[in-house]
Amino acid sequence: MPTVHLDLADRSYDILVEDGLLDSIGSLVQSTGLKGKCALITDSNVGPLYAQRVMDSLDEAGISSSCHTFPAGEASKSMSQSSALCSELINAGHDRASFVLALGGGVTGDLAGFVAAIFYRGVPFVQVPTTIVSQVDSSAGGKTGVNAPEGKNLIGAFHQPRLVVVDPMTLATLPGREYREGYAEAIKHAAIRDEAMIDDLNALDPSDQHPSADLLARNLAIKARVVEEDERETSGTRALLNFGHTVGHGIEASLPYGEMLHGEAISLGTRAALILSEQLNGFPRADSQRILQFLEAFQLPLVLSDHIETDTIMDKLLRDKKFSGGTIHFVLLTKAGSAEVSDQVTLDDIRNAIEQLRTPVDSDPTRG
Ligand SMILES: NC(=O)c1ccc[n+]([C@@H]2O[C@H](COP(=O)([O-])OP(=O)(O)OC[C@H]3O[C@@H](n4cnc5c(N)ncnc54)[C@H](O)[C@@H]3O)[C@@H](O)[C@H]2O)c1
Ligand SMILES: O=C(O)C(=O)C[C@@H](O)[C@H](O)[C@H](O)COP(=O)(O)O
Ligand SMILES: [Zn+2]
Repeated sequence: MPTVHLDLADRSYDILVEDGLLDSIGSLVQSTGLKGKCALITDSNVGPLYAQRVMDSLDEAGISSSCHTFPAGEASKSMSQSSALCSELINAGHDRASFVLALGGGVTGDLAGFVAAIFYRGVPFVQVPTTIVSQVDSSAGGKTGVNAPEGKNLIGAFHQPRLVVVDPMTLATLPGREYREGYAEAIKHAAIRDEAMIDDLNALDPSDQHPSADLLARNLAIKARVVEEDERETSGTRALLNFGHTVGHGIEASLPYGEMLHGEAISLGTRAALILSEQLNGFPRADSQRILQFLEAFQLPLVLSDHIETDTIMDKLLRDKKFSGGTIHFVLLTKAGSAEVSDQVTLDDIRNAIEQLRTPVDSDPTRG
C-alpha cells in the first residue's frame, strides 16, 4: 500500500493510502499503540455517511468510541465550536487517556486537531481525511486551528497526528464542486516542487472522482518532505506551502466563511501569485498557462468578482501570518517546480495583482 512516512523524531507517523482502509481503522489505530477511548469528531455531512463504519471497525479492535458531530462548513472552524466540542468530550467521559479521531475534510481535521491540541492540554489524534483538500494536504503536517473574524487560521497550534488513514473511495460521495476545489492544493504542490506533476494533473478527467492512491501519496510526500525540513515554519521552507495563499486567504476571509471554498480562493490567489512571479521573477508565461489551464479545466475561479473590494482583501491580507516585523514574505515561483519566499514584493505590487484578477485571463497586461 502507498505509505508516506513523516519523520519528525518522536512525533513521526505514517500516512497510509489505499482503497477501503476505512474498514481497517480499528486495527491500524491499535498498531500505533493508542489504547484509550476514541472521541470521533465529524461533520453533519460526513458523519451519516461514514461514522458508523469507523466506529464498528474501532469496536472490533476493542476500542470504545463516542461520536461528536458539528454543522458542516467553514463557519464551524471557530473558537466557539472548538469550545463546544471540548465540553461535549468532557461530558461524554473523555479524559487524558482518550484520543481524537478526525473524520472529514480540512475543516474537520483543523478543528478536531485543534480540540485534540487543547483538550486536557493535549491528547493524541488520528486523521481520517475524506476530501481532496485533506487527502493531498491538510491531514498531514500538524497545522491545526480555527478562523478569527479578522482572518483565516489566526488561532491554532502545531499538533502532529499519530496516524493518517486515507481511503480514496470516500471521495465518491463528495459533491463535484467540493471535489474539484481540492485540486488547487495539488497544483500548488506541483508548482512549487514537482514540475512533472503539472502535466500529470492536466491529464486528469475532472469528472472521475477516483484519483489513484499514488497521486494522493505523491502529494502527501511533497508535503511531508517540506514539513520535515521546517515543521513550525521558522526557516521559511514551510512557507512555500503557502504559494497562492496570501491573496487567497485575503479573498476567502473577505466573504462570510464558507461562501467561497478554500480551494476556490486559492485558485484566485494562485493566479495573483503567477502574475507577480512573471512580473518580478521572469517566470515563463507558458508555465503560468499550464497551471491556469489546469485550474480552468477543474472549473476553479480565476476572475475576481467586483463585489469583493480590493481594500477589504488588503485589510484581511495584512493580518496574515506571512506578514511579520513589517515585512511581507510572499511566495513566488522561480521556475516550474521551484519556489522562493521573497521580501521584495510591495503592497502596491499585491494591490495591482488583485486588480488584474478582475480581468479575463487572456487580457493580463503581463500576457501581452
Ligand atoms: N491544516 C492544513 O495544513 C490545511 C491545508 C489545506 C487546507 N486547510 C483547511 O481546510 C479547510 C478546507 O477543507 P475542505 O475543502 O476539505 O472543506 P470541508 O472539510 O468543509 O469539506 C468540504 C465539504 O465536503 C463535505 N464532505 C467532506 N467529505 C465528504 C465526503 N467524502 N462525501 C460527501 N461530503 C463530504 C463536508 O461536509 C463539507 O460540506 C479550510 O479551512 C482550509 O483552511 C488546512
Ligand atoms: O501546511 C502548510 O504549511 C500550508 O501552508 C498548507 C496550506 O494549504 C493550508 O491552507 C494552511 O492551513 C495554511 O496555513 P497558514 O499558516 O497560512 O494558515
Ligand atoms: Zn491551503
